[in-house]
Amino acid sequence: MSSKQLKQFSKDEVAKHNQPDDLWVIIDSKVYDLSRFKGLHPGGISVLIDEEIAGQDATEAFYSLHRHEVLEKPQYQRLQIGTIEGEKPVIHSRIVGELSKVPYAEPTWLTPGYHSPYYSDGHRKFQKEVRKFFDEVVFQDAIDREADGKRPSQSVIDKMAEINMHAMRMGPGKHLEGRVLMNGLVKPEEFDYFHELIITQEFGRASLRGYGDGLLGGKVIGLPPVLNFGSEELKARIVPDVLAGKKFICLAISEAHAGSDVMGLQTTAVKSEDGKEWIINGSKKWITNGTFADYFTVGCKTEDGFTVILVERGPGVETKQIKTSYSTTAGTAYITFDNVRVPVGNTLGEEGGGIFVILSNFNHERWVMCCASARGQRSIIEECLKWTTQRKVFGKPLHSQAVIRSKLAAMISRAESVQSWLENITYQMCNMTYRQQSGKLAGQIALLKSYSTGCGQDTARDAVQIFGGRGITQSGMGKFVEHYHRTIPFDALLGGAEDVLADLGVRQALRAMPKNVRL
Ligand code: HEM
Repeated sequence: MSSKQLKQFSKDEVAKHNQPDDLWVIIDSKVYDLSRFKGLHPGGISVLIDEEIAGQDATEAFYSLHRHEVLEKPQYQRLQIGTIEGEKPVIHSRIVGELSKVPYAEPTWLTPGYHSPYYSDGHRKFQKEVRKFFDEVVFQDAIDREADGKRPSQSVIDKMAEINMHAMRMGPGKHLEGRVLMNGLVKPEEFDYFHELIITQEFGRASLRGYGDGLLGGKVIGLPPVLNFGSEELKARIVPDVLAGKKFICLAISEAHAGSDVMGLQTTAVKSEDGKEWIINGSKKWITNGTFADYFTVGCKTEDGFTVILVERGPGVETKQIKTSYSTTAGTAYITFDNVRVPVGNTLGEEGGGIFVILSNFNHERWVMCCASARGQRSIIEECLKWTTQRKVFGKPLHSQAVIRSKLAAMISRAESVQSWLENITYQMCNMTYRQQSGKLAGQIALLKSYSTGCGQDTARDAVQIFGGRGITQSGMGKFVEHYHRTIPFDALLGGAEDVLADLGVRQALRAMPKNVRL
């Protein structure tokens, strides 16, 4: 209803409509007529005709039980018949492009009055535009696709391509040369790892994990081996279409037989008699974006050991959806290769040198995961701070309980420490060559990844305790907490399991121990 048609009522006038067939309520100074809706109300009739609700200001009761988005649905907006005279609504939903004012909902560098040594004015302008883009173009698609399980809409992927978002998500590098980034906001040579961090964290705000991976997460890990190890001919043929969002690529390493143990993989590649082609046989499992990928960066057992080969979808390649605990929008696949013939020119790196190809990718891949994990935790803190403020228990907000505040303290400390360590590492990355990063940061990034996803799991558990039954319910107040708690194991597994990474970090440190130190 437009504001012109809305009538103004006094509270006394509203109070007269307190009968089942004449049932009005006030929520945030808006007057709703629930007389006909009451029979359809998912929470039942009795709660609405309660004498403390019918004809009364039900704002507190409403926000104790519903997310604000309920009132924004067109079918419910229609129930509004007026407003209370002299009052104005104060509660509003997410405003496109705006920063949250909830404490700790944004990292320090985005919180007014705080400072950071890492971000320039250019980064700040960039963040504003990325957030606006995400809110306007991506957010609704994330909600819709997460619900229907289809892959992210091509229209979103096309709009991302227009601003070269697919290329920027690959991080700084040659692939940005000659491209207009974010409508010219940042020059390709200025684009650094903080820009990339901003993109990953802004896109992580939706807290919809399956969609996050569906939005070409496979490309982020599957394309670097092509960019770094593919022949010029192969790159010219593959990369432009992938970065334009016209073709999709994924990384196909893990199998039912083996995962991190890449030497235990059983997919084989043998040369054809004329030596011009690879003939590939085997299967791959849990391959993100595999169901809709056109290209597969495949780890194969070859005569010389382990080799990475780019396979194009064609005869002999089959992909099947795997249903995991997050949405099928990620396109997680089981893939079979049945006598698939691939030109030898599709080899990425040296024959038998596949382990180097894969390892060289790991640092960046894990760092991207840390960026997303740090942001995911912050979204959950925002949910918990809002909930514990609006939820009343024993007549007081939930946060009046010391045990609840203690959980909030732990969540905040974890998220802030992850972000601070992440920004430090990112700064090091900006000032190191790729080779230096491999030497000096592999251990740090592995430890951060392990720490960050461990923090995420603790925060998920605490958040469920705070939300109670709602934290395990897929709709309503706790829906994001439920989603986070259900999908957090992905963060803790992908790119290396927590214990393995923590151990890697310590082994790297031990390797650097000076020989001449003693207690
Ligand atoms: C414009 C007014 C209202 C609308 C459009 C509305 C709509 C809904 C919807 C869609 C749900 C399903 C749960 C969800 O998706 O969040 C729900 C649940 C519920 N509503 Fe309402 N409602 C309204 C007012 C009220 C009021 C005033 C009360 C009074 C206390 C109330 C009590 C409940 C209860 C108890 C539930 C079940 C909550 C749960 O399962 O956790 N509703 N309502």
